Amino acid sequence: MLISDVSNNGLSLLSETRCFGGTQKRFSHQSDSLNGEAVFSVFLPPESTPVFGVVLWLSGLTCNDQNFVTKAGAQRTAAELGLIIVCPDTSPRGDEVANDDAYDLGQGAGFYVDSTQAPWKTHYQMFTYINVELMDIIKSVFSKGKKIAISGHSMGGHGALISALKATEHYVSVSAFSPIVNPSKCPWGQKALSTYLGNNSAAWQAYDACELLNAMTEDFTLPILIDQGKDDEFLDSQCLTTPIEAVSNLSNVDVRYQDGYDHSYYFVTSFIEEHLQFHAKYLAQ
Ligand SMILES: N[C@@H](CCC(=O)N[C@@H](CS)C(=O)NCC(=O)O)C(=O)O
Repeated sequence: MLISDVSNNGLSLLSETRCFGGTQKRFSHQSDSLNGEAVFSVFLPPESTPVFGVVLWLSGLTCNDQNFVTKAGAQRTAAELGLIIVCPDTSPRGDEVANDDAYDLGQGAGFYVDSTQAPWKTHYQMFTYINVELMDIIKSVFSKGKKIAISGHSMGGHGALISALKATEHYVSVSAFSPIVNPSKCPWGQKALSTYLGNNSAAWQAYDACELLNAMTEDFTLPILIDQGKDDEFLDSQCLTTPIEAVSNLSNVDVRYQDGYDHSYYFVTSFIEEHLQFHAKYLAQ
């Protein structure tokens, strides 16, 4: 249900809920890059707490903008630190948007790339949506000149890493939970990249964190924190996290393997406070 139209910035407020003294909001807007309506969520800290910075969160397969909001429990720490958290959807949506019956392709599985292949390319332009269109909205409506960090889970961890590597100018730090770090070498990534980008290895490499890092001639110095559950059911089958340790030109990375944790949001909620504290260090500088 639409609560109000905020016509001067093109955002429509869908819902607004008090949370830890701040406000959890949900907006829709007409997206040029996704060629349709897009929805995203924003947590705003209490008005009495000075805004410290923004964390952009990217979720994983099957998620929309609500999974992190309702499961990660990030609002308490965000309210204390004065962090705005922005959570976009993971793909374009709608009856007219190409889709697939599988959970790991189509709606809910945009993989944060700009598709070049029909029928996907009409709407699946998630890299541009996140790093240009939503970034413009964050800067013009929410951040008030404060700095921005990026984080994500699984497919969203891949999205956070490639955003930090390809649109570095926007971000002060990047973190990820159980990220797909080498999508061109794992089943989830190979399926999505071949569908959205065709069988073009150069195009795949442009959206693969390990391949992007290996192609760099200088060290990548942006601070990176990665948490990986040792009991993650996808750790080996989807080559999560481990391949990034073989990349030599990372000078500021902390990769942590956590005993007993699986791939779920129980893992995210267990360490999200540490990730927000990590980002707060760099947002402050
Ligand atoms: N077993 C899952 C595989 C997908 C999955 O684990 N998705 C993760 C991200 S890769 C997730 O966050 N799911 C939504 C949730 O747990 O709320 C399913 O079929 O839905």
